[in-house]
Amino acid sequence: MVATAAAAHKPQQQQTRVLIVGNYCHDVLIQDDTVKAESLGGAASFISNVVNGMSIPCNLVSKVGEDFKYPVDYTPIVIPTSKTTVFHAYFDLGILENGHQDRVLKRVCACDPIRPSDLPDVRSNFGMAVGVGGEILPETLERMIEICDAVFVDIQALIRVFDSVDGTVKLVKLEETEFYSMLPRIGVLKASSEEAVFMDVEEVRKWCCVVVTTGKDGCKVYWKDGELRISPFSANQEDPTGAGDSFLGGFVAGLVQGLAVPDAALLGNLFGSLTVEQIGLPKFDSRLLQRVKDEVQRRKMQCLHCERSDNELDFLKPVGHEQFHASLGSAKLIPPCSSQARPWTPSNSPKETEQTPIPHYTAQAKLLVNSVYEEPIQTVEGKP
Ligand SMILES: Nc1ncnc2c1ncn2[C@@H]1O[C@H](COP(=O)(O)OP(=O)(O)OP(=O)(O)O)[C@@H](O)[C@H]1O
Ligand SMILES: O[C@H]1[C@H](O)[C@@H](O)[C@H](O)[C@@H](O)[C@H]1O
Repeated sequence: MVATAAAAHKPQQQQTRVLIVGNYCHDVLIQDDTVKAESLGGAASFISNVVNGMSIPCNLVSKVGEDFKYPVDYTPIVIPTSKTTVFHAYFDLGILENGHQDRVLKRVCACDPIRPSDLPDVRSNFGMAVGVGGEILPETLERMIEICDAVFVDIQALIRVFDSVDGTVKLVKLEETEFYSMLPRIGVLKASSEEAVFMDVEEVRKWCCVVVTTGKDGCKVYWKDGELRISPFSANQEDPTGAGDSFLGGFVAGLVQGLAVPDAALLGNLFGSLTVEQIGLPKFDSRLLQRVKDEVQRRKMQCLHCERSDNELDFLKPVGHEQFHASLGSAKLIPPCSSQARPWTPSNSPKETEQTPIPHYTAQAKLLVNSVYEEPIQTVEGKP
């Protein structure tokens, strides 16, 4: 399944819609000094799980060691001299004051960074820079900006640093990183509310769209002229791991299919809520996925008739947004399919060669980078 020659594993040399860049990792969930679960991790795995579940073809660039132990659909580059990235998530060390259980993360092994030469030579419509262990280098993000119409970045790829003794994940201010000057050239920056305090949202929203996820409260979208809160879906939380990743997968899946930003963010909230209900990488029920796809198609048809006289409207809630929320919410309630229908897993997902007609995706990608932020941006040393 995995092979060693990096060059042979460049994604297929053809135009692709979604390019996901970030290392797979091994996740170990620990509570009371006991290993509660081990799972395939890494934002790339959670995101491709959602994007594939929505039948959207994508490419994925990831590096692992020869010890990589999970079956995956997108062959990673195997680095013989390196081990797979490993995170230990301690759930008992991270009880917050408000009682919300969060985790303390330690990166106990780090695979090699992803370099510009690891990326495909062809253009993609949507690029996703979604590193977890410091594998996205500034030059890698630069290259993604060159080869993608719009780049979506998870701030965890940019601001994480790792304790030199035990690998504990710490965060640094975004403006202190080399990535800060690239903000005017990215489409969307996604952060959790804990990460958002490491940037000046009021400043960053001048340069790119900012999405802050707020756990059970859903998310908030900021752009230069406005902001919107997007309603959550209820969930029985089992494990918060990957909720933000699945959110980003759902958000991009919505945009690829031509939904307006607020409707796409609802799809993000839906997949975030589905993810917290399972431990590790979630398995989505195939009936639920079909219903969600149907609702998205219906919503697209509805919105074709919506007036969109300027770009601003793509950020404002289109008529029927609340109804779309309700429809997605009821999709969550349908009972799981019977045992003869297989739940969706990475191994029965669509391949790049399966073509699903997806209109509007280029327009949406261009909207995010070219139209909303069309004024030339002045740069001062080290700042946008
Ligand atoms: N308890 C919950 N109930 C319903 N939805 C949730 C819950 N927790 C998370 N979500 C959904 O998932 C999204 C992402 O969650 P969150 O803000 O916790 O991200 P995160 O901290 O980046 O997660 P992680 O780092 O574990 O991937 C939220 O915006 C929300 O839509
Ligand atoms: O698998 C998880 C997941 O991708 C999380 O979003 C990330 O914060 C962790 O580092 C990773 O181990």
